[in-house]
Amino acid sequence: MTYILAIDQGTTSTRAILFDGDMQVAAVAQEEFPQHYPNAGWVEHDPEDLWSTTLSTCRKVLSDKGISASDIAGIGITNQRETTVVWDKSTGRAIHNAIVWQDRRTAEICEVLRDEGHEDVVRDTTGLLLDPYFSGTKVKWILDTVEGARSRAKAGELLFGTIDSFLIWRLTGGQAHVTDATNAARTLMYDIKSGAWSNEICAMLDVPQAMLPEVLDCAADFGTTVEDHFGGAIPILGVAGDQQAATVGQTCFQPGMMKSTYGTGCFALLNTGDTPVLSKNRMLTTIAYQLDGKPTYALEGSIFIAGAAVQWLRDGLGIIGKASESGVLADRADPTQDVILVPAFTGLGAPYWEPDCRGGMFGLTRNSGPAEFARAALQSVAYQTRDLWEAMRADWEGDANVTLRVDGGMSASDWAMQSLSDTLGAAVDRPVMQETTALGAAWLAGMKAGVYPDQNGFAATWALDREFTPMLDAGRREEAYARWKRAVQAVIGV
Ligand SMILES: Nc1ncnc2c1ncn2[C@@H]1O[C@H](COP(=O)(O)OP(=O)(O)O)[C@@H](O)[C@H]1O
Ligand SMILES: O=P(O)(O)OC[C@H](O)CO
Repeated sequence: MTYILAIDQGTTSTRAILFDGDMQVAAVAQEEFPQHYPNAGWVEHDPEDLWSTTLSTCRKVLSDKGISASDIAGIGITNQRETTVVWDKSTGRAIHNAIVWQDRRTAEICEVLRDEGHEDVVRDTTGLLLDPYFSGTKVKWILDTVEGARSRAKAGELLFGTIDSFLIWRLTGGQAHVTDATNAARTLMYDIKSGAWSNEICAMLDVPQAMLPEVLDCAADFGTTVEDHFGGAIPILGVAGDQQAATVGQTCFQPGMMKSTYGTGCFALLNTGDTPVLSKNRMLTTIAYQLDGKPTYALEGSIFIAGAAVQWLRDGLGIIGKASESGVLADRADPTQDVILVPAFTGLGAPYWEPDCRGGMFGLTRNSGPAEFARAALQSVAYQTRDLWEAMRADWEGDANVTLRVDGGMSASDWAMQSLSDTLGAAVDRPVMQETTALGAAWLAGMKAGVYPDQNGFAATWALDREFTPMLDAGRREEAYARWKRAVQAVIGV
């Protein structure tokens, strides 16, 4: 039996998922690692934790399954995006902790660049906004802050990478300094139309191009692991940022197809084909995947709080014991109350991009209690998705497929998915395969290795677990959504 090993290096944990020759999950290992919050709004990871959990989870699935490196046809890597590492080329050691995508320390740098009038060139070149979310200003901060770093970077002694790039450097024993087009597209330094690092933006950020990785397709030869790591050499053949890997895993290969992943946050991607669509509604333009040198573009909407609202019910309010109880509790809510939660716990992402506003609860009565709070939390995820849905459909002039494919931990909630369909007024499809992100990375590697089907063959394997269809009449749906919009305006105004 031939296997493909997928590495999913996420924000809170690292997972290794072994897929068999039929693209079924054969073994999984997962390890969490510490989050570091050295200042308000700062989030860091120790790169050594990311590396050690990658090694140990991969070794664990191999030993659990009793297989060796020679049984693995290829490795596919998918990763938390935008998170930034700068390391010393000669030692392989990072010169600063990884600055995580959630980290807001570069807000001021972004503001200065905006004031200097750089926003338009950034949008036109990278498809992104001048927001601390992306890697560019994080690299700049490290080069500005760590003594001597900029001149060492110019001399080619320091390297920059997103997490995929850092892991590949380590896995290949420093042989390969590479990334893929989807990760490059999140750095704020990559020209998504010409497929090259942007001279203008690198100069704007004062980031020497000598430190940037080579950008490859998502299915490519990224290098080979040194024998010591897994007792034999394994080729790395697939790489994609985690939201793009989920888009691939959901086989959203046709323009107009859309997926939404509900983890801690929610990230929706709409395939726009071979044309990058510049949003008029504050969505991001990004690369969904790149195969055979041809990028396929997407519009992306990023919401920072989705499953995290359920975590708040559990850990903040203590009204549920585990996430799966949220739907049961929401079902008991008084249907005559219209309690609305705007979960702007860390500001609002797309389409509002309001980093400084905070959450609010509206419509409380003396009878409002845990059930109404649970319902409001789950509905808030549906309303936020509707915001993205509206914005993307307004931007996208092609035929938008009216079905949304969902995945991620929170998509397990039937209550939340029904509410989503009611709020969108559209069908919501949940696949049988829960591991869409890892599958996306595995398919890229397996297809490159010649052991998995081609794009069409892979798309044909997508199987429906359950389709949710709207059960709410249009009048009530629109009334409820209008209330949500007013509530959002209220929190922005406070
Ligand atoms: N049955 C459920 N109902 C509602 N929310 C859920 C359910 N199961 C998991 N979640 C939420 O999904 C999130 C975990 O999803 P996951 O895809 O593992 O996220 P991440 O990769 O961001 O850690 C948690 O925030 C949790 O609250
Ligand atoms: O690690 P996740 O699943 O929270 O995903 C993080 C995203 O890639 C951030 O853009």
